[in-house]
Amino acid sequence: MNSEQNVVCAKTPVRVRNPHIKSLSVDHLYHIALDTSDINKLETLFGDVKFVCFGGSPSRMEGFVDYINRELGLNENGHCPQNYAAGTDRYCVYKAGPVLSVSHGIGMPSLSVVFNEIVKLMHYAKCRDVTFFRIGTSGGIGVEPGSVVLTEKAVDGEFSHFYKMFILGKRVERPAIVDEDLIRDLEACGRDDDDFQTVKGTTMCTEDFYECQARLDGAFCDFNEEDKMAFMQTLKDHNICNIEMESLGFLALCRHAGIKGAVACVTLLDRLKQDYITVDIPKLKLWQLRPQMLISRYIKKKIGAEFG
Ligand SMILES: O=P(O)(O)O[C@H]1O[C@H](CO)[C@@H](O)[C@H]1O
Ligand SMILES: O=c1cc[nH]c(=O)[nH]1
Repeated sequence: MNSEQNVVCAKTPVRVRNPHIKSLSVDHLYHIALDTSDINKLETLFGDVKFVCFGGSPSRMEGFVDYINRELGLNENGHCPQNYAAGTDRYCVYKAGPVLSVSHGIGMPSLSVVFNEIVKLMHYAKCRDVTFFRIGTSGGIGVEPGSVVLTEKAVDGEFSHFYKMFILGKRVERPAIVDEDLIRDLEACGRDDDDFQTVKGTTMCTEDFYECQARLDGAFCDFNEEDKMAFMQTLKDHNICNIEMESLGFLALCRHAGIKGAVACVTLLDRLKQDYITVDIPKLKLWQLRPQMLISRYIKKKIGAEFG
């Protein structure tokens, strides 16, 4: 089956597109410190998961699980959330009712590793109708800092919407296709009385935070302010609203796995005006909550409508 034939269907169990998996006596999900030696336990612990929310930083994803617990009226005793991946310091995995909160680190290689293991976890736990979200931060292009951008198209540094990998010495390209219905539903979770705007737009996904994002303040830079601003204009010409480092791989992997997925990122600065992130920590924490709020509203609506 090629990737174009891999139609996303919300009513199917989470599949693993690997025939070799069946022959493993125990599958070690090495980077999240879980394994299949007691597969029933995985089903008991994770079988009810419907939403997996990924974000770069472990502490943000720990904060998110607290937030979603409060929003869903769970964990009223205020217990510390359990990190199911505590056996490793690579990633964290927390759970609040039907929501898994997972850190992915920085960049597509880091995201891809935990994505593989979470898809397998969902498969072994016999989860169904699962939706994945990336809840992140980004640099805006001509967008008011603190805005939330819903990615309606993800492109790489050459404006291609294909996520490229090298497998057995060959270049493999997988398209990042956005689920338009999901984006529309998320957009509808924005409210008139929100103190921030939610916009849809194209996201540029880069391999690096500094040179690849046209920053003049990295350790390396072979271009000047004029070159940078010419590139920023090119980004505007391509309707790019924000830049981050995982959306392309995330959406392509969702598509390849047959899982509905969307990316919502807050913008921390306007790259037309500055390179350095100057927002103070309390404000950063508030802004980081904004995409979480949208996703939480979506989850609550869905739980009410479909799973309630
Ligand atoms: O805030 P997160 O989710 O980590 O996302 C963004 O922030 C990191 C760079 O600072 C990159 O991972 C980028 O994609
Ligand atoms: O400018 C930014 C801000 C957050 N994350 C990025 O990748 N770039």
